[in-house]
Amino acid sequence: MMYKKFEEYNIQVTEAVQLNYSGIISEIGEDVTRDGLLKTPERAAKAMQFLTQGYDMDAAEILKGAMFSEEYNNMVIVKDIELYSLCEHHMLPFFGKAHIAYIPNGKIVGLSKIPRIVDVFARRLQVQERLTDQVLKCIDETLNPQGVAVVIEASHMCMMMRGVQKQNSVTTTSGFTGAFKNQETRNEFLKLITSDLT
Ligand SMILES: Nc1nc2c(ncn2[C@@H]2O[C@H](COP(=O)(O)OP(=O)(O)OP(=O)(O)O)[C@@H](O)[C@H]2O)c(=O)[nH]1
Ligand SMILES: [Zn+2]
Repeated sequence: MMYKKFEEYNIQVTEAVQLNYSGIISEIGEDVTRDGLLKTPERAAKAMQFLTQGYDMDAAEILKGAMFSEEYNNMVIVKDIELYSLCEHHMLPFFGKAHIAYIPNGKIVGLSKIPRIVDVFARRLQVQERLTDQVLKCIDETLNPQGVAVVIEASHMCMMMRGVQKQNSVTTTSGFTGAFKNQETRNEFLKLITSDLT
């Protein structure tokens, strides 16, 4: 299956979700018929489809679309990949950065595909831990490299705007496979993602 690009909103989904948003807006005491809110259920329904488009995408296929034979045996790092996701507990955004590295094993991958697969998994209802694991596993199983490292740093709106209301806490999750289980290799990666080199 070729991966699906998000080009069109599904009309049936838009209509069904729109109806539900309309109910939510009324239930919170607003007037869905006032000018500024008239198109809001539809806009929100489309926004929600955009933010969850990852369900219809196949991350492995995206990687497979640009894998090239190359004898490069050093670390490849793509850092500071911005990400936006929705926490599955409150459906509020969490956002931050992903830092990803791999050490090739005969094959390299088109660089843009790494942020693309981050988006595929981020555009779903998520927890940061599972997002980290899914990105890690996808690269590991599809590219079969010597090792993969993923670090995600994110702020959760559900901890900022409500609940515990902490504005500056950042959650870090990480995962390492293969060569990155080696402390020296892992430290080299961690040093490079925290340096100002690039
Ligand atoms: N582990 C993990 N927890 C998350 C993530 N996003 C949100 N949460 C947490 O999910 C938990 C849900 O806990 P509940 O006690 O059921 O929800 P709640 O009453 O709204 O909790 P508070 O946020 O503490 O007010 C909260 O502690 C959130 O901070 C995530 O990506 N990973
Ligand atoms: Zn939450």
